[in-house]
Amino acid sequence: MAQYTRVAGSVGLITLQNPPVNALSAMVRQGIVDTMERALSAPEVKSLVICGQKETFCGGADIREFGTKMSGPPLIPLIHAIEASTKPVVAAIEGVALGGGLELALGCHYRISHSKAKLGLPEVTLGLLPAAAGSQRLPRLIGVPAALDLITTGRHVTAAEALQLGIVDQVTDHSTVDAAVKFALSVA
Ligand SMILES: C[C@H](O)[C@H](C)C(=O)SCCNC(=O)CCNC(=O)[C@H](O)C(C)(C)COP(=O)([O-])OP(=O)([O-])OC[C@H]1O[C@@H](n2cnc3c(N)ncnc32)[C@H](O)[C@@H]1OP(=O)([O-])[O-]
Repeated sequence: MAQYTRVAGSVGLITLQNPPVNALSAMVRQGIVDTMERALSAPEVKSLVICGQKETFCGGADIREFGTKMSGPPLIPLIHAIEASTKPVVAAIEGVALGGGLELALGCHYRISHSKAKLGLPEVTLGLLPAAAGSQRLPRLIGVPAALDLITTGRHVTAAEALQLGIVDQVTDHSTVDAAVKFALSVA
C-alpha cells in the first residue's frame, strides 16, 4: 500500500507501507501508481515527496513474491512515470534504499538521505542484476566506474559516501521527511 497526504500546503506526500522494509509488493506498486495519479492531477500540489513508513525507505523487490505469478503494475514503467513527472519528486531516504528501492529513488528528481541510511544495489548477491533500470540511471548519475563498483559488488554505501558519490543531494541528521518537504517546496 501507499498512503497519500498533502503537507505544507502544496507538497503531496506518498508513504510506502509494507512492513518490515516497505518492499515493492504488487499492492505497494499499485499504491504508488494511484497516489502519483492523485498528486499529479491535484492543481494545489506543486511537488511530491516519497518516503517509507517506520523510518525505512524501501528494501527493494518483495522477496516474498519471488517464484509467484507476477501481478500488479510492473516497476519499470512506474519508475519511468515518476521520472517523467512534470512536478518535482523528492525521495526521503531513511533506513535502507536497496535494490528496487534505490532504483525507485533514482527515478525521483532529488534524493535526501538520513545520515544513518544505507543505499545499494545488492541484486548480484541474489544472482540477479538491477532489473528496474538502476544499471542505467546509476551510471548516468555517478559515472560508469563508481556505478559498476556498486552493481558488481552489491555493497551498501553510507549516506556520507552516497553524498560524496553524488547519489544523494543532501544528508540530514534530523527528520528526513521534513528536510525533503522543505527541499520539495524550494524546487516547486
Ligand atoms: C527490481 C530489483 O532490481 C530487484 C530484482 C530487487 O530489488 S531484488 C531485492 C533487493 N533487496 C535485497 O536484496 C534486500 C534484502 N534484505 C536485506 O539486505 C536486509 O534484510 C536488510 C533490508 C538490510 C535488513 O537487514 P536486517 O539485518 O536489519 O534484518 P533482516 O532480519 O535481514 O530483515 C528484517 C525483515 O525484513 C524482511 N525483508 C528484508 N528485505 C526484504 C525484501 N526485499 N522483501 C521482503 N522482506 C524483506 C526479512 O525477511 C525480515 O523479515 P522477518 O524475518 O522479520 O519477518
